[in-house]
Amino acid sequence: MPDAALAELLLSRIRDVPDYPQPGVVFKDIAPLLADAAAFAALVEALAARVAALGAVKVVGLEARGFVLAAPAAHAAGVGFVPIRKAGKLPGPVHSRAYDLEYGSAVVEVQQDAFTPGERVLVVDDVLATGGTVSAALDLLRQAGAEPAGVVVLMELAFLAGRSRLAEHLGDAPLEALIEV
Ligand SMILES: O=P(O)(O)OC[C@H]1O[C@H](OP(=O)(O)OP(=O)(O)O)[C@H](O)[C@@H]1O
Ligand SMILES: Nc1ncnc2[nH]cnc12
Repeated sequence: MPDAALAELLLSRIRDVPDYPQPGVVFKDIAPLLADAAAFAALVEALAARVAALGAVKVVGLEARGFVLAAPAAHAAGVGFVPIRKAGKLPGPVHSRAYDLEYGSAVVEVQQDAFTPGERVLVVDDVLATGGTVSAALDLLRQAGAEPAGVVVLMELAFLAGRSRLAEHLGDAPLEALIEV
């Protein structure tokens, strides 16, 4: 499916929820997209294609909505999946990083043995807002020895300028958004 047609299909299945989870935030609800088999399949196919194109050998998903996209994309691309989770959810030695996002702050973690040294990994998430979450993820996966092959998000909220905040964390890795608003 051409990029523009895919973007139109995906955008048509994302619902704006004003003042959620706090006043002033317009929440991008992907539940209708996930519930639509054809739209979800097209999304997973597009993400899986980026795995091969960017030479990634694993897909990293960001809890929780990132998991819903990253795990099927990894499976479709025939590569492994690694979770980055909110603090306290992963057993064994972990690397941790605190960060701020559009409507709060959190700590994320990855298991220290998640990657072999230099392994190229693709980071997948649903929404890029301020960029805090993906910045923390990139720092974490480098700390764990992986090499970011790229970041792909379903939707970039360009007015929040996450892309510029991310630049120093990305290095040479590309940031791609299937939809930009
Ligand atoms: O660019 P940022 O400002 O960092 O915001 C983007 C992040 O915010 C949401 O995650 P959230 O922490 O709400 O978690 P969820 O997926 O568990 O709902 C979203 O899924 C992204 O990961
Ligand atoms: N406006 C928003 N909608 C959905 N997820 C988000 N994560 C951060 N900001 C968001």
